Amino acid sequence: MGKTLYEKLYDNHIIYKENNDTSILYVDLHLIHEVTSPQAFSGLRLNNRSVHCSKKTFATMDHNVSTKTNDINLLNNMARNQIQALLNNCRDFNIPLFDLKNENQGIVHVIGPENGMTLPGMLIVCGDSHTSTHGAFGALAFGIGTSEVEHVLATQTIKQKRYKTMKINISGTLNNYITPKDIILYIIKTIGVSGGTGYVIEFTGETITSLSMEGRMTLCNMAIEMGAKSGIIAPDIITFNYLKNKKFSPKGSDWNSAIKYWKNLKSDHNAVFDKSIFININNLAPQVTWGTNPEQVISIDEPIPLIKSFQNIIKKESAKKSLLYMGLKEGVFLTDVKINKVFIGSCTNSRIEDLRIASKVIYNQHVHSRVKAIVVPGSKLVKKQAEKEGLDKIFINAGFEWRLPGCSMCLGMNDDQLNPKDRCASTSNRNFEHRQGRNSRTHLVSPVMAAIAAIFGKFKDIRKLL
Ligand SMILES: CC(C)[C@H](C(=O)O)[C@@H](O)C(=O)O
Ligand code: SF4
Repeated sequence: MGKTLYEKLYDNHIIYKENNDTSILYVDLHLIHEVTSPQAFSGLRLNNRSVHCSKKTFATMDHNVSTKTNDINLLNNMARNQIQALLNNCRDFNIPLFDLKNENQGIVHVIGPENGMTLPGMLIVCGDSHTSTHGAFGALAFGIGTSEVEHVLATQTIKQKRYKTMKINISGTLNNYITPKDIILYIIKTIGVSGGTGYVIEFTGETITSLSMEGRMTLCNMAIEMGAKSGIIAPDIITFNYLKNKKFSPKGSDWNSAIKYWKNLKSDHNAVFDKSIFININNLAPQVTWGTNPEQVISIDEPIPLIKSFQNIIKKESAKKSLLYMGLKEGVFLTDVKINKVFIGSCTNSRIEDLRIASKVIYNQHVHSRVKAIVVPGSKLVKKQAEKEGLDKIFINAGFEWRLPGCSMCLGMNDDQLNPKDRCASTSNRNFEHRQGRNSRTHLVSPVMAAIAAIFGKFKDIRKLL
Protein backbone atom coordinates (compact mmCIF):
# COMPACT_ATOMS: atom_id res chain seq x y z
CA MET A 1 0.00 0.00 0.00
CA GLY A 2 1.30 3.46 -0.87
CA LYS A 3 1.71 6.35 1.54
CA THR A 4 0.01 9.70 1.74
CA LEU A 5 2.15 12.84 1.70
CA TYR A 6 1.52 13.30 5.42
CA GLU A 7 2.65 9.76 6.19
CA LYS A 8 5.84 10.30 4.18
CA LEU A 9 6.60 13.56 5.99
CA TYR A 10 5.90 12.02 9.39
CA ASP A 11 7.98 8.89 8.73
CA ASN A 12 10.88 10.92 7.32
CA HIS A 13 11.22 12.78 10.60
CA ILE A 14 11.03 9.92 13.12
CA ILE A 15 14.11 9.72 15.30
CA TYR A 16 12.57 7.54 18.02
CA LYS A 17 9.46 5.45 17.69
CA GLU A 18 7.59 5.03 20.96
CA ASN A 19 4.87 2.92 19.38
CA ASN A 20 2.93 2.85 16.11
CA ASP A 21 1.02 5.98 16.99
CA THR A 22 3.57 8.18 18.74
CA SER A 23 7.13 9.14 17.86
CA ILE A 24 9.72 11.76 18.55
CA LEU A 25 10.19 13.77 15.38
CA TYR A 26 13.05 15.98 14.25
CA VAL A 27 12.22 19.64 13.75
CA ASP A 28 13.82 21.35 10.72
CA LEU A 29 12.60 24.86 11.45
CA HIS A 30 11.33 26.41 14.67
CA LEU A 31 9.74 29.82 14.25
CA ILE A 32 9.18 31.96 17.32
CA HIS A 33 7.44 35.25 18.11
CA GLU A 34 7.21 37.53 21.12
CA VAL A 35 3.96 36.22 22.63
CA THR A 36 4.50 32.49 23.08
CA SER A 37 8.26 32.37 23.66
CA PRO A 38 9.11 34.30 26.88
CA GLN A 39 8.07 31.53 29.29
CA ALA A 40 9.86 28.92 27.19
CA PHE A 41 13.14 30.84 27.52
CA SER A 42 12.53 31.33 31.25
CA GLY A 43 12.18 27.56 31.50
CA LEU A 44 15.50 27.06 29.72
CA ARG A 45 17.24 29.52 32.01
CA LEU A 46 15.73 27.95 35.12
CA ASN A 47 17.04 24.53 34.12
CA ASN A 48 20.36 25.81 32.86
CA ARG A 49 19.71 24.57 29.36
CA SER A 50 20.88 25.98 26.07
CA VAL A 51 19.19 26.13 22.67
CA HIS A 52 20.06 22.92 20.84
CA CYS A 53 20.18 24.37 17.36
CA SER A 54 19.91 28.14 17.21
CA LYS A 55 20.49 28.08 13.42
CA LYS A 56 17.23 26.19 12.93
CA THR A 57 15.34 28.63 15.13
CA PHE A 58 14.08 31.92 13.76
CA ALA A 59 12.36 34.83 15.45
CA THR A 60 10.20 37.73 14.33
CA MET A 61 8.07 40.39 16.04
CA ASP A 62 4.49 40.55 14.91
CA HIS A 63 1.62 40.06 17.36
CA ASN A 64 1.72 43.18 19.45
CA VAL A 65 3.90 45.52 17.42
CA SER A 66 2.50 48.91 16.50
CA THR A 67 1.47 49.43 12.89
CA LYS A 68 2.17 53.16 13.24
CA THR A 69 5.71 53.29 14.61
CA ASN A 70 8.83 51.13 14.80
CA ASP A 71 9.77 52.69 18.13
CA ILE A 72 9.28 50.08 20.86
CA ASN A 73 9.33 52.79 23.53
CA LEU A 74 5.94 53.91 22.31
CA LEU A 75 4.32 50.48 22.87
CA ASN A 76 2.07 49.59 25.81
CA ASN A 77 3.75 47.93 28.80
CA MET A 78 2.93 44.33 27.98
CA ALA A 79 3.95 44.67 24.34
CA ARG A 80 7.19 46.42 25.24
CA ASN A 81 8.06 43.76 27.81
CA GLN A 82 7.42 40.92 25.38
CA ILE A 83 9.37 42.59 22.58
CA GLN A 84 12.25 43.39 24.92
CA ALA A 85 12.25 39.80 26.20
CA LEU A 86 12.48 38.50 22.63
CA LEU A 87 15.38 40.86 21.89
CA ASN A 88 17.23 39.69 25.01
CA ASN A 89 16.49 36.02 24.43
CA CYS A 90 17.63 36.09 20.81
CA ARG A 91 20.82 37.92 21.81
CA ASP A 92 21.60 35.56 24.72
CA PHE A 93 20.81 32.35 22.83
CA ASN A 94 22.22 33.48 19.49
CA ILE A 95 18.94 33.19 17.57
CA PRO A 96 18.48 35.06 14.31
CA LEU A 97 15.76 37.70 14.61
CA PHE A 98 13.93 40.03 12.25
CA ASP A 99 13.43 42.93 14.65
CA LEU A 100 11.40 46.06 13.95
CA LYS A 101 14.28 47.75 12.17
CA ASN A 102 14.91 44.76 9.90
CA GLU A 103 13.77 44.97 6.29
CA ASN A 104 12.41 41.40 6.53
CA GLN A 105 10.26 41.78 9.66
CA GLY A 106 6.65 40.72 9.41
CA ILE A 107 4.03 38.18 10.46
CA VAL A 108 5.68 34.86 11.25
CA HIS A 109 3.63 32.94 8.65
CA VAL A 110 4.42 35.49 5.97
CA ILE A 111 8.18 35.85 6.50
CA GLY A 112 9.00 32.11 6.57
CA PRO A 113 7.73 31.38 3.06
CA GLU A 114 8.76 34.64 1.39
CA ASN A 115 12.35 34.27 2.56
CA GLY A 116 12.61 30.63 1.52
CA MET A 117 12.95 29.40 5.11
CA THR A 118 9.84 27.30 4.60
CA LEU A 119 10.75 24.49 2.21
CA PRO A 120 9.01 21.33 0.98
CA GLY A 121 9.63 18.24 3.09
CA MET A 122 10.46 20.15 6.26
CA LEU A 123 8.92 19.70 9.67
CA ILE A 124 8.10 23.20 10.90
CA VAL A 125 6.69 24.19 14.27
CA CYS A 126 5.83 27.47 15.95
CA GLY A 127 3.99 28.42 19.11
CA ASP A 128 1.13 29.61 16.97
CA SER A 129 -1.92 27.82 15.65
CA HIS A 130 -1.73 29.16 12.09
CA THR A 131 1.60 27.44 11.48
CA SER A 132 -0.44 25.20 9.18
CA THR A 133 0.06 27.98 6.58
CA HIS A 134 3.51 26.57 5.77
CA GLY A 135 1.87 23.28 4.76
CA ALA A 136 1.13 24.96 1.42
CA PHE A 137 4.74 24.11 0.48
CA GLY A 138 4.44 20.39 1.21
CA ALA A 139 5.97 20.81 4.66
CA LEU A 140 4.50 19.23 7.77
CA ALA A 141 3.78 22.32 9.84
CA PHE A 142 1.72 22.74 12.98
CA GLY A 143 1.28 24.94 16.02
CA ILE A 144 2.63 23.93 19.42
CA GLY A 145 2.10 25.06 23.03
CA THR A 146 4.54 27.11 25.09
CA SER A 147 5.90 24.10 27.01
CA GLU A 148 6.53 22.43 23.66
CA VAL A 149 8.33 25.56 22.47
CA GLU A 150 10.70 25.06 25.40
CA HIS A 151 11.11 21.38 24.50
CA VAL A 152 11.91 22.17 20.87
CA LEU A 153 14.37 24.90 21.85
CA ALA A 154 16.17 22.44 24.12
CA THR A 155 16.13 19.35 21.89
CA GLN A 156 15.13 20.32 18.31
CA THR A 157 12.57 17.48 18.55
CA ILE A 158 8.88 17.14 19.27
CA LYS A 159 6.78 14.23 20.48
CA GLN A 160 3.89 13.73 18.10
CA LYS A 161 1.10 11.28 17.58
CA ARG A 162 0.27 10.14 14.09
CA TYR A 163 -2.89 11.81 12.85
CA LYS A 164 -5.52 10.40 10.51
CA THR A 165 -5.45 11.58 6.92
CA MET A 166 -8.18 13.44 5.06
CA LYS A 167 -8.17 14.36 1.43
CA ILE A 168 -10.19 17.36 0.31
CA ASN A 169 -10.35 17.34 -3.47
CA ILE A 170 -11.38 20.61 -5.07
CA SER A 171 -12.50 20.74 -8.68
CA GLY A 172 -13.80 23.59 -10.81
CA THR A 173 -12.64 27.04 -11.86
CA LEU A 174 -12.81 30.22 -9.84
CA ASN A 175 -14.71 33.06 -11.46
CA ASN A 176 -13.23 36.57 -11.60
CA TYR A 177 -12.79 38.15 -8.17
CA ILE A 178 -13.71 34.95 -6.35
CA THR A 179 -10.65 33.99 -4.31
CA PRO A 180 -9.06 31.14 -2.33
CA LYS A 181 -10.52 32.78 0.81
CA ASP A 182 -13.99 32.11 -0.59
CA ILE A 183 -12.99 28.49 -1.20
CA ILE A 184 -11.77 27.91 2.34
CA LEU A 185 -14.77 29.65 3.93
CA TYR A 186 -17.01 27.46 1.80
CA ILE A 187 -15.10 24.32 2.83
CA ILE A 188 -15.39 25.22 6.52
CA LYS A 189 -19.10 25.86 6.10
CA THR A 190 -19.42 22.44 4.44
CA ILE A 191 -17.48 20.30 6.92
CA GLY A 192 -17.84 22.44 10.06
CA VAL A 193 -15.41 23.79 12.64
CA SER A 194 -14.75 20.33 14.02
CA GLY A 195 -14.92 18.50 10.69
CA GLY A 196 -11.13 18.22 10.55
CA THR A 197 -10.55 17.21 14.17
CA GLY A 198 -8.02 14.38 14.44
CA TYR A 199 -6.85 14.76 10.84
CA VAL A 200 -4.13 16.29 8.74
CA ILE A 201 -5.86 17.51 5.60
CA GLU A 202 -4.28 17.29 2.17
CA PHE A 203 -5.87 19.64 -0.38
CA THR A 204 -5.76 18.12 -3.86
CA GLY A 205 -7.39 18.48 -7.24
CA GLU A 206 -7.30 20.63 -10.37
CA THR A 207 -8.31 23.82 -8.58
CA ILE A 208 -5.50 23.50 -6.06
CA THR A 209 -2.79 22.82 -8.62
CA SER A 210 -3.83 25.95 -10.50
CA LEU A 211 -3.60 28.19 -7.40
CA SER A 212 -0.64 30.48 -6.71
CA MET A 213 1.41 29.93 -3.55
CA GLU A 214 -0.36 32.89 -1.94
CA GLY A 215 -3.71 31.23 -2.57
CA ARG A 216 -2.50 27.86 -1.29
CA MET A 217 -1.26 29.55 1.90
CA THR A 218 -4.68 31.13 2.48
CA LEU A 219 -6.20 27.66 2.27
CA CYS A 220 -3.73 25.88 4.57
CA ASN A 221 -3.81 28.83 6.98
CA MET A 222 -7.46 28.17 7.76
CA ALA A 223 -7.26 24.34 7.88
CA ILE A 224 -6.85 24.85 11.61
CA GLU A 225 -10.22 26.62 11.76
CA MET A 226 -11.95 23.34 10.96
CA GLY A 227 -10.11 21.60 13.77
CA ALA A 228 -7.42 19.94 11.64
CA LYS A 229 -3.88 19.49 12.96
CA SER A 230 -2.60 20.91 9.72
CA GLY A 231 -3.22 21.36 6.01
CA ILE A 232 -0.79 20.35 3.28
CA ILE A 233 -0.46 20.65 -0.47
CA ALA A 234 1.99 18.65 -2.55
CA PRO A 235 4.75 20.85 -3.96
CA ASP A 236 4.91 21.33 -7.73
CA ILE A 237 6.38 23.61 -10.34
CA ILE A 238 4.47 26.60 -8.90
CA THR A 239 6.07 25.91 -5.51
CA PHE A 240 9.55 25.56 -7.00
CA ASN A 241 9.23 28.75 -9.05
CA TYR A 242 8.07 30.66 -5.97
CA LEU A 243 11.04 29.46 -3.92
CA LYS A 244 13.76 29.94 -6.52
CA ASN A 245 16.29 32.61 -5.51
CA LYS A 246 14.61 33.43 -2.21
CA LYS A 247 17.00 34.57 0.54
CA PHE A 248 17.35 31.19 2.27
CA SER A 249 16.38 28.81 -0.56
CA PRO A 250 19.06 26.30 -1.55
CA LYS A 251 21.35 27.57 -4.30
CA GLY A 252 23.37 25.99 -7.15
CA SER A 253 23.71 22.20 -6.99
CA ASP A 254 21.87 22.15 -3.65
CA TRP A 255 18.86 23.59 -5.49
CA ASN A 256 18.98 20.80 -8.09
CA SER A 257 19.18 18.04 -5.51
CA ALA A 258 16.44 19.69 -3.49
CA ILE A 259 14.11 19.73 -6.51
CA LYS A 260 14.86 16.06 -7.13
CA TYR A 261 13.82 15.22 -3.56
CA TRP A 262 10.83 17.58 -3.51
CA LYS A 263 9.36 15.93 -6.60
CA ASN A 264 8.75 12.76 -4.55
CA LEU A 265 6.74 14.66 -1.99
CA LYS A 266 3.26 13.64 -3.02
CA SER A 267 0.75 11.02 -2.01
CA ASP A 268 1.26 7.74 -3.86
CA HIS A 269 -1.49 6.93 -6.36
CA ASN A 270 -2.49 3.89 -4.26
CA ALA A 271 -2.31 5.70 -0.91
CA VAL A 272 -5.40 5.31 1.26
CA PHE A 273 -6.87 8.31 3.10
CA ASP A 274 -8.99 7.77 6.21
CA LYS A 275 -11.52 10.17 4.74
CA SER A 276 -12.03 11.81 1.35
CA ILE A 277 -14.25 14.77 0.53
CA PHE A 278 -14.97 16.12 -2.95
CA ILE A 279 -16.03 19.71 -3.48
CA ASN A 280 -16.80 21.55 -6.72
CA ILE A 281 -16.35 25.32 -6.76
CA ASN A 282 -17.73 26.17 -10.19
CA ASN A 283 -20.03 29.19 -9.72
CA LEU A 284 -18.87 29.75 -6.14
CA ALA A 285 -20.25 33.06 -4.84
CA PRO A 286 -18.35 35.46 -2.56
CA GLN A 287 -18.53 34.03 0.98
CA VAL A 288 -19.02 35.90 4.24
CA THR A 289 -19.43 34.87 7.88
CA TRP A 290 -22.54 36.06 9.70
CA GLY A 291 -21.77 34.57 13.14
CA THR A 292 -19.04 34.05 15.67
CA ASN A 293 -17.36 30.94 14.37
CA PRO A 294 -15.86 30.36 10.94
CA GLU A 295 -18.47 27.80 9.84
CA GLN A 296 -21.31 30.32 10.16
CA VAL A 297 -20.86 31.29 6.53
CA ILE A 298 -23.23 32.24 3.71
CA SER A 299 -22.88 33.19 0.09
CA ILE A 300 -23.39 36.92 -0.35
CA ASP A 301 -26.64 36.33 -2.26
CA GLU A 302 -28.15 34.16 0.49
CA PRO A 303 -30.01 35.39 3.60
CA ILE A 304 -28.77 34.56 7.10
CA PRO A 305 -30.25 31.09 7.82
CA LEU A 306 -33.48 30.78 9.77
CA ILE A 307 -32.99 29.37 13.26
CA LYS A 308 -35.49 26.60 12.53
CA SER A 309 -33.32 25.43 9.65
CA PHE A 310 -30.70 24.07 12.09
CA GLN A 311 -31.42 20.40 12.86
CA ASN A 312 -28.62 20.03 15.36
CA ILE A 313 -29.59 21.49 18.74
CA ILE A 314 -26.07 22.68 19.56
CA LYS A 315 -25.75 24.46 16.22
CA LYS A 316 -29.20 25.96 16.68
CA GLU A 317 -28.30 27.39 20.10
CA SER A 318 -24.97 28.60 18.79
CA ALA A 319 -26.70 30.37 15.88
CA LYS A 320 -29.09 32.17 18.29
CA LYS A 321 -26.19 33.28 20.47
CA SER A 322 -24.15 34.41 17.47
CA LEU A 323 -26.98 36.51 16.04
CA LEU A 324 -27.50 38.20 19.38
CA TYR A 325 -23.81 39.03 19.70
CA MET A 326 -23.55 40.16 16.08
CA GLY A 327 -26.68 42.33 16.34
CA LEU A 328 -28.23 40.54 13.36
CA LYS A 329 -31.52 38.78 12.59
CA GLU A 330 -32.28 35.53 10.83
CA GLY A 331 -33.43 35.86 7.23
CA VAL A 332 -31.60 39.14 6.65
CA PHE A 333 -29.29 39.73 3.68
CA LEU A 334 -25.84 40.99 4.66
CA THR A 335 -25.94 43.30 1.64
CA ASP A 336 -28.53 45.28 3.66
CA VAL A 337 -26.34 45.63 6.75
CA LYS A 338 -24.00 48.59 7.28
CA ILE A 339 -20.36 48.13 8.21
CA ASN A 340 -18.06 50.83 9.61
CA LYS A 341 -14.60 49.23 9.72
CA VAL A 342 -12.45 47.36 7.21
CA PHE A 343 -9.29 45.43 7.95
CA ILE A 344 -7.16 44.09 5.11
CA GLY A 345 -4.34 42.11 6.65
CA SER A 346 -3.39 39.02 8.77
CA CYS A 347 -1.48 35.85 7.95
CA THR A 348 -4.49 34.72 5.90
CA ASN A 349 -4.67 37.61 3.43
CA SER A 350 -1.85 40.16 3.66
CA ARG A 351 0.38 38.96 0.84
CA ILE A 352 1.13 40.79 -2.36
CA GLU A 353 -1.61 39.06 -4.38
CA ASP A 354 -4.18 39.97 -1.75
CA LEU A 355 -3.16 43.62 -1.90
CA ARG A 356 -3.08 43.58 -5.70
CA ILE A 357 -6.61 42.28 -6.06
CA ALA A 358 -7.99 44.55 -3.31
CA SER A 359 -6.39 47.63 -4.88
CA LYS A 360 -7.75 46.66 -8.28
CA VAL A 361 -11.37 46.73 -7.15
CA ILE A 362 -11.10 50.10 -5.37
CA TYR A 363 -9.08 51.88 -8.05
CA ASN A 364 -10.26 55.48 -8.49
CA GLN A 365 -13.00 55.14 -5.87
CA HIS A 366 -13.33 56.48 -2.34
CA VAL A 367 -13.90 54.88 1.04
CA HIS A 368 -17.44 55.49 2.33
CA SER A 369 -17.70 58.40 4.79
CA ARG A 370 -18.89 56.08 7.60
CA VAL A 371 -15.97 53.69 7.19
CA LYS A 372 -12.47 53.60 8.63
CA ALA A 373 -10.36 51.21 6.59
CA ILE A 374 -6.80 50.03 7.16
CA VAL A 375 -4.40 47.98 5.09
CA VAL A 376 -1.68 46.17 7.01
CA PRO A 377 0.82 44.41 4.73
CA GLY A 378 2.01 41.05 6.08
CA SER A 379 5.68 41.98 6.04
CA LYS A 380 8.16 44.68 5.15
CA LEU A 381 8.90 42.81 1.92
CA VAL A 382 5.22 42.77 0.96
CA LYS A 383 5.00 46.46 1.83
CA LYS A 384 8.05 47.30 -0.26
CA GLN A 385 6.79 45.32 -3.25
CA ALA A 386 3.34 46.92 -3.00
CA GLU A 387 4.90 50.38 -2.88
CA LYS A 388 7.05 49.55 -5.89
CA GLU A 389 3.86 48.71 -7.76
CA GLY A 390 2.14 51.89 -6.53
CA LEU A 391 -0.55 49.98 -4.62
CA ASP A 392 -0.01 52.11 -1.51
CA LYS A 393 -1.00 55.20 -3.52
CA ILE A 394 -4.17 53.54 -4.76
CA PHE A 395 -5.16 52.68 -1.19
CA ILE A 396 -4.18 56.05 0.27
CA ASN A 397 -5.90 58.02 -2.51
CA ALA A 398 -9.03 56.00 -1.85
CA GLY A 399 -8.92 56.91 1.84
CA PHE A 400 -7.41 53.74 3.33
CA GLU A 401 -4.69 53.97 5.97
CA TRP A 402 -1.46 52.30 4.86
CA ARG A 403 0.24 50.77 7.91
CA LEU A 404 3.39 48.97 9.04
CA PRO A 405 3.42 45.13 9.08
CA GLY A 406 2.11 43.04 11.99
CA CYS A 407 -0.85 40.98 13.17
CA SER A 408 -2.68 44.19 14.01
CA MET A 409 -6.47 44.09 14.06
CA CYS A 410 -6.56 40.34 13.44
CA LEU A 411 -6.45 39.94 17.20
CA GLY A 412 -6.06 43.50 18.51
CA MET A 413 -3.09 43.00 20.82
CA ASN A 414 -1.88 46.47 19.86
CA ASP A 415 -3.86 49.70 19.41
CA ASP A 416 -5.63 48.45 16.30
CA GLN A 417 -8.89 47.42 17.91
CA LEU A 418 -12.54 47.74 17.10
CA ASN A 419 -14.82 49.66 19.45
CA PRO A 420 -17.83 47.89 20.95
CA LYS A 421 -20.44 47.15 18.25
CA ASP A 422 -18.14 48.20 15.41
CA ARG A 423 -18.94 45.99 12.43
CA CYS A 424 -15.86 45.02 10.48
CA ALA A 425 -15.24 43.41 7.11
CA SER A 426 -12.02 41.58 7.91
CA THR A 427 -9.72 39.42 5.81
CA SER A 428 -8.47 37.58 8.91
CA ASN A 429 -9.33 34.06 10.02
CA ARG A 430 -11.19 34.24 13.34
CA ASN A 431 -14.53 35.85 14.14
CA PHE A 432 -14.85 34.74 17.78
CA GLU A 433 -16.58 37.00 20.29
CA HIS A 434 -14.32 39.93 21.31
CA ARG A 435 -11.59 38.83 18.87
CA GLN A 436 -10.97 42.28 17.37
CA GLY A 437 -11.87 44.22 20.50
CA ARG A 438 -14.50 44.06 23.25
CA ASN A 439 -17.95 43.42 21.78
CA SER A 440 -16.54 43.82 18.27
CA ARG A 441 -18.38 42.28 15.32
CA THR A 442 -16.28 40.54 12.71
CA HIS A 443 -17.29 39.34 9.26
CA LEU A 444 -14.62 37.17 7.66
CA VAL A 445 -14.30 37.83 3.94
CA SER A 446 -11.86 37.87 1.03
CA PRO A 447 -9.73 40.93 0.24
CA VAL A 448 -12.10 41.69 -2.67
CA MET A 449 -15.16 41.67 -0.43
CA ALA A 450 -13.40 43.77 2.23
CA ALA A 451 -12.22 46.35 -0.31
CA ILE A 452 -15.66 46.70 -1.89
CA ALA A 453 -17.29 46.95 1.55
CA ALA A 454 -14.99 49.87 2.36
CA ILE A 455 -16.24 51.76 -0.70
CA PHE A 456 -19.94 51.12 -0.22
CA GLY A 457 -20.13 50.90 3.58
CA LYS A 458 -21.81 47.52 3.15
CA PHE A 459 -21.21 44.19 1.51
CA LYS A 460 -21.77 44.00 -2.21
CA ASP A 461 -21.90 41.11 -4.62
CA ILE A 462 -18.97 41.92 -6.87
CA ARG A 463 -20.51 39.82 -9.65
CA LYS A 464 -23.31 42.35 -9.92
CA LEU A 465 -20.93 45.30 -10.09
CA LEU A 466 -18.84 43.98 -12.95
C1 LIG B 1 -1.02 34.52 20.10
C2 LIG B 1 -1.11 33.17 19.50
C3 LIG B 1 -0.92 32.14 20.56
C4 LIG B 1 -2.39 32.94 18.70
C5 LIG B 1 -2.47 31.58 18.02
O1 LIG B 1 -1.77 30.63 18.33
O2 LIG B 1 -3.24 31.40 17.15
C6 LIG B 1 -2.63 34.02 17.67
O3 LIG B 1 -1.71 33.98 16.64
C7 LIG B 1 -4.04 33.91 17.13
O4 LIG B 1 -4.20 33.94 15.91
O5 LIG B 1 -4.96 33.82 17.93
S1 SF4 C 1 -2.16 37.42 11.87
FE1 SF4 C 1 -3.73 36.78 13.31
S2 SF4 C 1 -3.99 34.60 12.99
FE2 SF4 C 1 -2.07 35.19 12.04
S3 SF4 C 1 -0.54 34.78 13.59
FE3 SF4 C 1 -1.13 36.92 13.79
S4 SF4 C 1 -2.76 36.92 15.31
FE4 SF4 C 1 -2.53 34.81 14.64
